[in-house]
Amino acid sequence: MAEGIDCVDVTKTFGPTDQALRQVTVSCQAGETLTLVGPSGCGKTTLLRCIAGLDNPTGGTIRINGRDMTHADPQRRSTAMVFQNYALYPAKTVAANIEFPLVMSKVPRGERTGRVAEIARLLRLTSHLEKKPAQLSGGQKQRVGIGRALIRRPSVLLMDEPLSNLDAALRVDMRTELHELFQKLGTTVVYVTHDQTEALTLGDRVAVLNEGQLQQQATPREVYARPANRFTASFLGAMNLLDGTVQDGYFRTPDGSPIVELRAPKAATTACIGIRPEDLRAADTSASHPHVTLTGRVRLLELLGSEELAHITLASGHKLKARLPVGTVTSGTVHLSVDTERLHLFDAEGIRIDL
Ligand SMILES: Nc1ncnc2c1ncn2[C@@H]1O[C@H](COP(=O)(O)OP(=O)(O)OP(=O)(O)O)[C@@H](O)[C@H]1O
Repeated sequence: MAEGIDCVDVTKTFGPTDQALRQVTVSCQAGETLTLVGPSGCGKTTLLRCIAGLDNPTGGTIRINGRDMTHADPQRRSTAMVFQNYALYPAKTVAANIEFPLVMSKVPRGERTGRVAEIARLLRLTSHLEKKPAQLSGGQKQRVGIGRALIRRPSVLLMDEPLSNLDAALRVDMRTELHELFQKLGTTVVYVTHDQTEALTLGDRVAVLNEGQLQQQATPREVYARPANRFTASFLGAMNLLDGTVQDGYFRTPDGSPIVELRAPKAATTACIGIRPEDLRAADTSASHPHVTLTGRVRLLELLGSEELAHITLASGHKLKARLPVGTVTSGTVHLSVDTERLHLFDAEGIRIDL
């Protein structure tokens, strides 16, 4: 049975000063996949280890299926962890590696064999069961690691960067496989990654961490479309961030020239406007919907395939990137527009202001 997880105000301090987690509150519903994403050192692994019971939080509460498990032994939590380095036994066969947790918990041999066969079918390892880990590819080894975690039928699967040791092409394949696997299993999964694509494609919801603090927890769509702050905006997906001020209903450059008319806020404040590169398009003078037009000079055109990434300097001196169909712009002066509803505005502290 899948179980939900609630972390409330979880704090973890290593030594007198190193605060790995600062009052982090996140939840993962039963059967849901939650991705924990953020830069190196932001506290992702520490939070996962606290959920697994491998680390003890300094403060706060961790509930699994409604029960307080903050300081409970790992064995009582019905969680299983998959590590980034697979940690397989090199001398044991694939079957023996997968079976090992059942041997430790003294499950009878007949039942063990059946369960290994079942997991091997699920993970497409049936024809590899008698091989040793050294005879497997990276993706197969990772599947064995996952099999060993799943064999105990945990209700919560905790995964710490499981794909980070694989090459780029294999990562993409394994990402698709994991996505299918999570849907088939219906298990609650907490998945740590620093890879934004993995976070957005695998998570039913995403929790973004930075410097031990939760920045936002929402669906991938929501985090991308309405990032709660400047950090989330630039960490998940590219975003042009243009610093300036908001005054008299206009977003202005530091020299006071108006760039964009805004409905809010009225009071003068330093601010930053955000535009995703794919939200810019060639200026359409006949467009009737509210939009702003920006004029600049193309510095560089990078071919991405069917699209180009144009590096542009605006008259105000701001630099931005626009993702456009090939041939939309050439070198020289360009006029681009963006729908006002696609603009993001952040205040002096980097917090989103709704337009
Ligand atoms: N056992 C420990 N002793 C002391 N400090 C620790 C320990 N484990 C983690 N830290 C510190 O806690 C902070 C968060 O580390 P953590 O491993 O959770 O980050 P992370 O986001 O998982 O990083 P990465 O993506 O690089 O694995 C870091 O500053 C790290 O140095």
